[in-house]
Amino acid sequence: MAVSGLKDFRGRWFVVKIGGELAQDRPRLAASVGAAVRAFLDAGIRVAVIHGGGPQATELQKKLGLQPRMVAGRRYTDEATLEVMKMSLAGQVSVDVASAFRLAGVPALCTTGMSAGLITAERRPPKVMSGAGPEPVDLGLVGDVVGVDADAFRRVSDAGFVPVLGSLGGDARGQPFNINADTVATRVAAKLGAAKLFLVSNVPGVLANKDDPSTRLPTLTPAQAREKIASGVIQGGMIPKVEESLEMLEEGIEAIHIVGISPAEALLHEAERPGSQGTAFLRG
Ligand SMILES: Nc1ncnc2c1ncn2[C@@H]1O[C@H](COP(=O)(O)OP(=O)(O)O)[C@@H](O)[C@H]1O
Ligand SMILES: CC(=O)N[C@@H](CCC(=O)OP(=O)(O)O)C(=O)O
Repeated sequence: MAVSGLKDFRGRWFVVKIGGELAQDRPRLAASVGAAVRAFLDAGIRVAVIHGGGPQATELQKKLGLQPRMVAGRRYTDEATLEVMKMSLAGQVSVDVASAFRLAGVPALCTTGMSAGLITAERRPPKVMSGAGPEPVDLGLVGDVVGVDADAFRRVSDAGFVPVLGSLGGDARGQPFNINADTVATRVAAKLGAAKLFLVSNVPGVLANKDDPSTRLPTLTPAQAREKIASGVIQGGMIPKVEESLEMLEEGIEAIHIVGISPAEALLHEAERPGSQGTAFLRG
């Protein structure tokens, strides 16, 4: 299915981030994100996908008798937690996303940012984090993205595949780190000079009232978004998503869209008409 509204983006990159929760319903993921990615490819757009797996990792930690510890939306990651992240991101979620894309006819090559140095990361030094008190927080084996191999992404795309990465990255010595998937997606999109980044989540966009999906804000400028964080309209998991988006908008991504999968066409329609189905951040 070729979509005419997308033809301006031929040859450009779109980056799509899938929250882990969405991978739990494969037919639904195929009919929404899968169908949209297929349409992007048919329009000659290069696509890279980053996925998370937060809920799956939490469930596995509990099954193994480990206590998940989240600090301001990030997971404290010791050695045992890192093992869980490997199992869920590179195992369960990777295969579930691969099967959804298979169903949608998308040639997805699913791996993690560890592969071939696609995502280089280093251990995050202790940092004061908004929402976590005045003391610096040491998150353990959590990484900051320090490099994205854009040329490797291009070669995978040139070979006819869609690179799909779980949010692990590593250093040159092969040490893996757990990284928030929104962080990986924003960094990849900036490095690829993406025309669009889609953060696909379980909410239809940024909401004026977080408990009422009918209060979606179609567009936000950086100044408006900062005001919504300061006034408490944007809370919890939405804060890092928006903060990182704003930072990367300044680094060269042209537009960032926070969008859901209900209706199934939401992502595709949002790509064609910014603000029609999600929240579009446009450079100020
Ligand atoms: N103003 C807001 N608009 C939309 N969602 C919000 C808002 N404030 C807080 N949230 C919360 O942010 C969550 C999305 O972030 P998160 O759970 O981290 O998503 P993901 O796992 O897809 O990365 C929503 O489920 C919602 O509970
Ligand atoms: C450091 C950190 O918090 N990493 C995340 C990585 C997975 C993720 O981001 O998954 P979602 O997109 O489903 O939230 C975590 O451990 O949950």
